[in-house]
Amino acid sequence: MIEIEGITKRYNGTAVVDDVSMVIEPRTIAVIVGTSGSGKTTLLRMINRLVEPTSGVIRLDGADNRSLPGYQLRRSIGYAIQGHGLFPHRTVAQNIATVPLLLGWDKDRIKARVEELMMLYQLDPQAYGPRYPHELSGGQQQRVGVARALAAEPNVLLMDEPFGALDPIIRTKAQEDLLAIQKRFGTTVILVTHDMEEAVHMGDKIAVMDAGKVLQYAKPAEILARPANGFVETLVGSSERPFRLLSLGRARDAVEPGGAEGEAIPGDASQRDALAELLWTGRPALPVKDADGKPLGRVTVEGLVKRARPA
Ligand SMILES: Nc1ncnc2c1ncn2[C@@H]1O[C@H](COP(=O)(O)OP(=O)(O)OP(=O)(O)O)[C@@H](O)[C@H]1O
Repeated sequence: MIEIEGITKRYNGTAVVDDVSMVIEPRTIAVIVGTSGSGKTTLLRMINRLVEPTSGVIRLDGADNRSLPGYQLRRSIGYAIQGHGLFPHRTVAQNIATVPLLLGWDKDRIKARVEELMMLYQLDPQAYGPRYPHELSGGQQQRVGVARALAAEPNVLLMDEPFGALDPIIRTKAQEDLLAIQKRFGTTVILVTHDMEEAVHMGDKIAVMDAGKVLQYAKPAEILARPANGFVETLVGSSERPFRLLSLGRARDAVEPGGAEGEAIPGDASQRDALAELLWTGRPALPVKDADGKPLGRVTVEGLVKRARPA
């Protein structure tokens, strides 16, 4: 668990992070979203003490993050940034091995871990391990950056716009990979982005920042349905809110009794995709089936539109 309590950072008398308090539950993803200059990166970097706060406390599993020297603290916290920050003169394998080496892991353990992570990220260790970062595509470099951040099995992973430079298709894949890996290792992730779509997709909770303050810290559905003020509402994009709300729900949770004509949509599809399918094909209802092809009922335009309306 990460407890941020009354944290403030001032530069030349100006608070760029202003009395922020929030709790991040273990094994969840908290997304910090906000406009440029709102203090997201500064807040993130106070967790691993790349930035020292002016006042306030941050506790990791109950321990003040100042109870260790900064460099030691940072070995226990993964950190992945936009542009990946890979060491250009070290191979992919050496990059991933950085923190385990600093921690004094023995050679075999490091080799096994590097190979495990490369396999996980679909990079053949034989082919890619000896390469240098400039010999990889942007998407591959990004995966190596995250693999390096995860190498020493940290409980906490800090990510600063890690998908910012990726094209939309690779970006979606990178997001899915992160969700899968976060589930598998039970990592607590704090992710900074300025992309609300990404925040809604990835976050168990979202913190919306403006001018150093956290204006709202809540589950995505809550932020979409009940933005705390006009700023949050604008950031969420009022015209897209209904669709974002629907993208959070699964078709199986919107089924109504009865059947419908035509090809069925899987229960795991998002309600947004179900509505899009209905509108594109001009049908009033779609059958829904589970993974085994068993019919679950149907979704209707009317039913989905009702769900898109905030309570
Ligand atoms: N070392 C520093 N000295 C002085 N001011 C700084 C320093 N670091 C950051 N700032 C200022 O603090 C404010 C918040 O910066 P921060 O990088 O945290 O914002 P951000 O929300 O991450 O922005 P972006 O999305 O553009 O990266 C900005 O106005 C920035 O200019």
